[in-house]
Amino acid sequence: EITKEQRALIKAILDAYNRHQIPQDVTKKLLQEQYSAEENFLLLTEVATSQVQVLVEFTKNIPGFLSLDREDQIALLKGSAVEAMFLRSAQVLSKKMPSGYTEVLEERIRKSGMSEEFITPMFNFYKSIGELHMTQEEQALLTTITILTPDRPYVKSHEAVERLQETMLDVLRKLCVLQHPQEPQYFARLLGRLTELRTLHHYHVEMLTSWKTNDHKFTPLLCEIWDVQ
Ligand SMILES: Cc1cccc(C)c1-c1noc(C(C)C)c1COc1ccc(-c2ccc3cc(C(=O)O)ncc3c2)cc1
Repeated sequence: EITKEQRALIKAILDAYNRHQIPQDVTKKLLQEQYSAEENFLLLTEVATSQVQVLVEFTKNIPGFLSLDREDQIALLKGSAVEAMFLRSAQVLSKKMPSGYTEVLEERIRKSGMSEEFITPMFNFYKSIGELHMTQEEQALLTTITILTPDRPYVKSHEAVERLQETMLDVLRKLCVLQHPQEPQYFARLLGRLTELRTLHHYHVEMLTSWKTNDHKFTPLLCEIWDVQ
């Protein structure tokens, strides 16, 4: 019962999701550079900066996004960047990559100067995402739904964003029924991850503060999107 328009929407979002990837030379560095808290932090900063650029390009390809009020487009990106990156890094960490890449990324995150109180919930989230075994379409749609959250700070046309998000929620609901027929609660479980993302978002604000206090530097793009310094 997925309509023709909804199939076209899924295809557009999946193509955009797959087309916009972090360049290999950036992610390869995660494997090569030596280990130290400073080096890990620098590498994660570089990957996060590249990830934000990829996220902006992906978001521009979400059907309907560019017809939203321009200031709302910025408000949605700033409000959702951390959550979209938790989702993206979760998808990477939950795949057992042949290159031993997952372990390396996990190690660098664990040893990048963030306190233990953030590490535990973060890796619990990564585990809970891994257990869902999401398809590519589900990952792309869940990221889209996170970006189109109407109650981010400074969003003016709440209804316009809500209408767009509801379109995506309707598609994801149908897709979950189709792709996980034996798990009627699967869609509800996916939405439950969005609640967990909000909690991680709050932790992240504290992580940034503690990194700042220890005089860690961020790139101009991260400072802009995360309102740092
Ligand atoms: C530490 C942390 C955890 C979760 C979210 C954030 C923002 C932070 C976080 N909070 O601060 C920071 C930096 C600034 C220290 C971070 C680091 O964020 C990230 C963001 C993305 C990725 C990442 C890694 C590998 C990828 C491979 C591929 C691919 O192979 O296709 N694609 C995308 C990838 C993205 C890693 C860390």
